[in-house]
Amino acid sequence: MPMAAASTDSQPSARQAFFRLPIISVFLSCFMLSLFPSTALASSGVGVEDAESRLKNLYPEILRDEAVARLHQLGGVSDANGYLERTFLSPASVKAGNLIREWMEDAGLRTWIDYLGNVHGRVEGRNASAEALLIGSHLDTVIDAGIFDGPLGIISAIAALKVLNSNGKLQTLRRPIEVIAFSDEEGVRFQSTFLGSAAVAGILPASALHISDKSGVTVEDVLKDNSLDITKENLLQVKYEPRSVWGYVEVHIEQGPVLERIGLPLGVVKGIAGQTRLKVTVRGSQGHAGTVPMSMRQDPMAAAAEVIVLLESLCKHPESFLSYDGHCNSSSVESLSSSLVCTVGEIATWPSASNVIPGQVTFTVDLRAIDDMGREAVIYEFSNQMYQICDRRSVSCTVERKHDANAVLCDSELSKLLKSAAYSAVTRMTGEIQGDVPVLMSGAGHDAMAMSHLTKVGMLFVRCRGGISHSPEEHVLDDDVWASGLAVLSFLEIQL
Ligand SMILES: NC(=O)NC(N)C(=O)O
Ligand SMILES: [Mn+2]
Ligand SMILES: [Mn+2]
Repeated sequence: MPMAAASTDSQPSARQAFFRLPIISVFLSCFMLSLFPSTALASSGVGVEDAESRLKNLYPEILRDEAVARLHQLGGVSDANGYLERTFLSPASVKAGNLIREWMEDAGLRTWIDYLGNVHGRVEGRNASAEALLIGSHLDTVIDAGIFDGPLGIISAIAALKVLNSNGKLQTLRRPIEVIAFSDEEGVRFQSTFLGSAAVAGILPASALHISDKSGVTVEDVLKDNSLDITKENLLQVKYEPRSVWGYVEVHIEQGPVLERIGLPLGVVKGIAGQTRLKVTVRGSQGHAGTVPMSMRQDPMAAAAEVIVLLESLCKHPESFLSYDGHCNSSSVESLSSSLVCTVGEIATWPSASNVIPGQVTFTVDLRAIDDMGREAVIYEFSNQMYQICDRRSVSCTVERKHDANAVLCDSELSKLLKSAAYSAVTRMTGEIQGDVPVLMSGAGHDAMAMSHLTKVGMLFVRCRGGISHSPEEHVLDDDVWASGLAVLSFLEIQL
């Protein structure tokens, strides 16, 4: 099924962008020369490598051409006609999982699917009992999604391992390496994100199996319908022992405009904002649109509208309510203000007819901030002011917390290694010494958040066009897909 994702590369090519970098400092050059002597030598003009053999060592057929083709192929695996949608264990998700499994096997990995529908591909390397490096991302999507959010991290990891396999180096890795394609990160179907990675990390409560989707189907039902025999005991089996894991790495599109603005394909993630999802239900008095006088209405739609605008204003100006009670100092208010974002993305009304005053309106709230206490303070203030609005309008309001994940800081050692790997990849591609690899915060959530409960985590971001994501307009240059695969390869080469 053809998906709407654009495939034309309208950005300047990665190579052009690299050449426009400012001159780097002498200190940085010396530092990086000691890290990557051979590439630095080649790029400084001493012992210039022949362009053809250099290109061959960059494995463009696997890391770029095949990876890009696979991204597009996966982008065509959808439950919807004409747009991309793959929610937790939907038929398209199952198909996508099987495709990924085939690609893992093609890279020489041993594969299996766990009780939560996560797809695993593993190589033991030289020492099967050493702590494993896990590399992952998710195979589910939002509705009307782009093709890179999730799959890029899975496919670039598989591609890098395929290169090692084709060079006969896969079995010589110092520790087991495992790629995991997580079954649910977006949380579109059950509103509870990270079902797959939380189970692997051992933080998914058995009660999550009873969460139901809009049609009343539970997580447990879906798993059983897909022949995954989930029970309380089997859920525990999905969990990894912390001592068996060395760390978790995730490559993901940035979903923001920073790398594009800087003109670099890769960045290292410093941390991930915390997030909360709420469901607000407003109940009023259902009635006839033509006969109930305005003064006698208890209209949940108008109340919901006022509450939504309240949320927007609180999140635009948290300083207006956080500073006056003396609990927050100015720097924490400032840091909250700069990262706080709130969204109402889904609204439903009953009975939803143009000539009926609704009886009930429900809407979602998605709230993110770097500062966990600040996020709580916003939720507290929002609930208080919401109840005042609801009282004044004589409607009843309830708030349910559907999902919470605290902010996560990436591990500094892993980040250093990823930074070196990103630097090495870009240097290898351009033959030029590069500027420092940017360090970014992530406003978007990632499986790394759940995995941080199991092990240290590190993330790499990949530039995307216009910073656009969660849209069919989402786009990553072919050369940037290549850079991300090469960065994973460079990172894995440290494990040889
Ligand atoms: N990276 C992402 O798009 N992740 C999410 N599911 C999010 O809501 O941030
Ligand atoms: Mn997403
Ligand atoms: Mn994602």
